[in-house]
Amino acid sequence: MVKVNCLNPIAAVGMDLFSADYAKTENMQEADAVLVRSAAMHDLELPENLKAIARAGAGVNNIPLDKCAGKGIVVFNTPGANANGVKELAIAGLLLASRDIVGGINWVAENKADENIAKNVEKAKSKFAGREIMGKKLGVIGLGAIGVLVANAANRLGMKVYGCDPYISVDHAWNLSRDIIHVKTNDEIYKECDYITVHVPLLDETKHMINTETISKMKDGVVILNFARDLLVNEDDMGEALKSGKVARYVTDFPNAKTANMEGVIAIPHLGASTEESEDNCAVMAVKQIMDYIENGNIRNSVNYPSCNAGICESAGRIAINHRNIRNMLSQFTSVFSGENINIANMINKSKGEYAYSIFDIEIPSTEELVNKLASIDGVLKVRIIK
Ligand SMILES: NC(=O)C1=CN([C@@H]2O[C@H](COP(=O)(O)OP(=O)(O)OC[C@H]3O[C@@H](n4cnc5c(N)ncnc54)[C@H](O)[C@@H]3O)[C@@H](O)[C@H]2O)C=CC1
Ligand SMILES: O=C(O)C(=O)COP(=O)(O)O
Repeated sequence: MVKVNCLNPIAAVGMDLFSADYAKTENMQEADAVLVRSAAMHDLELPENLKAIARAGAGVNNIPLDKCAGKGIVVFNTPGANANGVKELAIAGLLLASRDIVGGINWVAENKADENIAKNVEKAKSKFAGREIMGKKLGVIGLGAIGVLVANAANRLGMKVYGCDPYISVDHAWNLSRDIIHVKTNDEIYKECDYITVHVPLLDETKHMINTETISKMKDGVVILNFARDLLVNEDDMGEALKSGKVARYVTDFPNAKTANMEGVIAIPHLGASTEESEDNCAVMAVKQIMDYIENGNIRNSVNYPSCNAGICESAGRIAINHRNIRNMLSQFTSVFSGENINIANMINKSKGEYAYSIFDIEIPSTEELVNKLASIDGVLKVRIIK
């Protein structure tokens, strides 16, 4: 029985895909696989038996990727599965920052007992007047699954859109409207744009990328939107910029103790991916990836191990090995098989950074003895009998 632990609630449409060979456990310490959304995993003890973690979502900064890789635990995410949900909220953010919709709604709530509210609305409304986004310049930093959708949608709403992503993938470039002005540096976005929206992962290089220095390069009265992660923005610097009026509004899906208390901040409680559709898409993708890994050893959309697809095993046995990407690993593996007089029918070896993964299809069913011999090789992190 394969034991699955959910650290966050995962949509039923995904969980229902698990066959009778899988059982849910409340105890992570006995899990073969973990499903997670935003729960922080950095301080959790990772059980020896754990084989895979699937993040039903995009951002993986809540998971200790390297520690997992070092223990032979493959971490998956679900690229693009919640991108439309975030895009729609980011467009809402553009509008919320441009028209005082929140102020206006609050005014109605405060005056709901007023019998003359219908008449008084017409007097009060001038306080909540705003501006339109059509014709304004939007800068999109990070043209991945979400950034591309935001750029294209804003373009269709009549904005002049600039995009920057030094590492843009070919697929995302194909999906980007030809109207988007592709700039090579964020500085061009800072200089030109009335609205700036950030859609990059939180990494050492992107942490605090919005700070006093970068804000100083922006237009006076710029609107900044952050639907990615709070730490992309230095909140003390943002506080100063909001006070001085350099930044007119900061829209964030990641309020923290500081930004939640700042004037000029429009804070949303991390709702980007909280839609029925995104939750379903993420759950289905995460569960399918876990099942393919557990049942066939295949890796799709991992963030710490290479992609590897050996299909369904058609020979008598299959062994999967998570190992370090160092010299002589393959020759040591093949000599274990040849020492046992076992023919290798098929093999795949892939690497990603410091880690590698190999699948061997062999002409006898795999044995514990083989596993032990392979596991004793220096640099091997996990060995698994698939068949
Ligand atoms: N508010 C919410 O509920 C959600 C937030 N997110 C956040 O949004 C982020 C982006 O999500 P996706 O678009 O799905 O990921 P993605 O991986 O498809 O796109 C990220 C893009 O950022 C680019 N990038 C990386 N470093 C960069 C840099 N220094 N400058 C410019 N571009 C850079 C990459 O090349 C990639 O194209 C996630 O990492 C996550 O933190 C994602 C989903 C939901
Ligand atoms: O996918 C992401 O990166 C998100 O931020 C969504 O987080 P959630 O699954 O809503 O906790």
